[in-house]
Amino acid sequence: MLEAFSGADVRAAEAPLIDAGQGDALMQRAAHALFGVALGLLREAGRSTYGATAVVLAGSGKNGGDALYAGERLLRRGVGVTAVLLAGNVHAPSLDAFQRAGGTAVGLDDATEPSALADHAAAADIVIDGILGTGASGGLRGSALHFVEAFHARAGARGSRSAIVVACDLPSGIGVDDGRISGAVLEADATVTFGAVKPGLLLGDGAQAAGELDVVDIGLEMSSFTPVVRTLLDADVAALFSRPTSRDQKYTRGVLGIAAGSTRYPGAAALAVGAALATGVGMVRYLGPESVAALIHQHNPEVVASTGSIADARSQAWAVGPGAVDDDDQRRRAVDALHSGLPVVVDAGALTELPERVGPHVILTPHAGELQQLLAARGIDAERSAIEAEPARFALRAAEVTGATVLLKGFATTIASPSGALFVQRDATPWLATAGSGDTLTGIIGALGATLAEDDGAAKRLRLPPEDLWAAVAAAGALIHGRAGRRAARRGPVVVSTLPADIGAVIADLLQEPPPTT
Ligand SMILES: NC(=O)C1=CN([C@@H]2O[C@H](COP(=O)(O)OP(=O)(O)OC[C@H]3O[C@@H](n4cnc5c(N)ncnc54)[C@H](OP(=O)(O)O)[C@@H]3O)[C@@H](O)[C@H]2O)[C@@H](O)CC1
Ligand SMILES: Nc1ncnc2c1ncn2[C@@H]1O[C@H](COP(=O)(O)OP(=O)(O)O)[C@@H](O)[C@H]1O
Ligand SMILES: [K+]
Repeated sequence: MLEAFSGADVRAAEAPLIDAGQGDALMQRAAHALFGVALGLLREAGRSTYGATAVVLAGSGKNGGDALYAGERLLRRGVGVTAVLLAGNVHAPSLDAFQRAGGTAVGLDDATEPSALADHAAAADIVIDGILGTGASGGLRGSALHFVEAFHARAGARGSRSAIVVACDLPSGIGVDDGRISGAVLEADATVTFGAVKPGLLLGDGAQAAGELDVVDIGLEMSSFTPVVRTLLDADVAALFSRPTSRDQKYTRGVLGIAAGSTRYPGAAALAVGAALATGVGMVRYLGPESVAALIHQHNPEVVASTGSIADARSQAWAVGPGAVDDDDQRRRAVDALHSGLPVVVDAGALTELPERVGPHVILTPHAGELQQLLAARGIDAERSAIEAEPARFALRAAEVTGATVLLKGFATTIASPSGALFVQRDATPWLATAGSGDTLTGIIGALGATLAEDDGAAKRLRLPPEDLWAAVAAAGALIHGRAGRRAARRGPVVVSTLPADIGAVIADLLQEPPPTT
């Protein structure tokens, strides 16, 4: 599990090592890792190191020191490195080392026009951003701000520029603890972060700016600190996942009831059902119109369908809402499922049926627009753009006021437990932003919920308190969904109805078992 700790906690963990005289050793470890990633990226881009050009951007703190020491190592590999000093008082020992290795350092103060240096950086093979680290307060200012703006104007945006940007510890200009960006930020292709992930690298705009994350162990002891944000990794999902045993039969594996779809939107139900089956459950019971059940049966004849009520369809968990629009029967089923006491995944049309207060076993899966409505219904006004800029803050607020687990969809999936625990998953690809994608996410989480509903050891397997189990289940669903989307995208634009094949393959990979033969 990736655990992100606040900048203050990382600095507190670092303090005893610095007091013991290991400050320079820590910096060398950080620099070495940064250098390794920079080298790897150059090679990946097909550029030979000898004769390549690099620009190190160094601010006044230790972040600049890390970057200069990495620059020193690049120089020794034959890379031509220039350092742009964006403060008068950069870390002296690293600057010395950099210059002794043959590096050129150029100062840039508030009065200097940055255009020539920005041109040089834009034309470089690689740029190392060591302007600001965990010591940053507020957005970039002064010469650092001018330089980054000039660099953007010349190099273009990430994706179109030719220079590879590697952030040292974090992209300069993001809020260390909240990922907020005020003003300019140097969007990185990759971020090499030291000791522990910082929350700003997983949250909101900061997550966008960070690019690929590389976490480097430099020997910090974080076990006495509480993580602010967590991200599940493959091993966590594998540990959480409920595998069938020889003693199981279909009912003990878990039955998922799905009340989704309507005559107007039948497809949403088919998508949720297909995804749930691919995730693995003992049985899917479908409740809804006969015409929708007929569509489901064309693809999945194993589904047990009825037009009855929640009380008559014994299940371990429910998934309600996708495509359930203008249908009173589906609305009633959503309400009944919400009062059943069982785990319920609540999406789309069912979000408006939420009672005043529920428990964490109720997992809401809104996108930003739906969350806006949900909050507005509780007297909390927030612009959609504000929710998108600070997903963690608003997901936590929604969890607090409803008592539910809240999964907020988007580029990063943000999951808030009413306990205050926060998970962020960044496994998806923007190719998943297509109609019907959310319906499959509902099916996946529903299936995980049904198979884990009666598993008392599930939270313990992830060393989480029991009240945070449902947030972890939602996060695991987001990981499987995102991974399946990436796998599907290898064939081209994602067609959601074909996602179940990828879901099955992703789970087989996670569990390191061969996919079931069909
Ligand atoms: N944790 C670890 O174990 C290890 C950490 N390591 C590294 O140390 C880094 C933290 O170093 P740090 O404490 O020196 O802070 P850092 O961000 O480099 O500089 C802060 C200075 O920048 C300035 N400044 C502030 N805000 C600004 C703004 N908005 N715009 C412009 N300037 C601004 C301000 O200077 P002032 O303006 O006050 O003169 C302030 O003093 C950490 O990220 C990691 O890379 C590694 O070496 C290995 C082990
Ligand atoms: N830019 C993006 N990058 C990655 N994933 C995204 C992006 N935008 C949306 N998604 C994912 O796509 C899915 C869209 O769900 P949703 O908005 O409910 O669509 P629908 O209602 O059409 O099924 C969510 O899982 C969301 O996290
Ligand atoms: K940085």
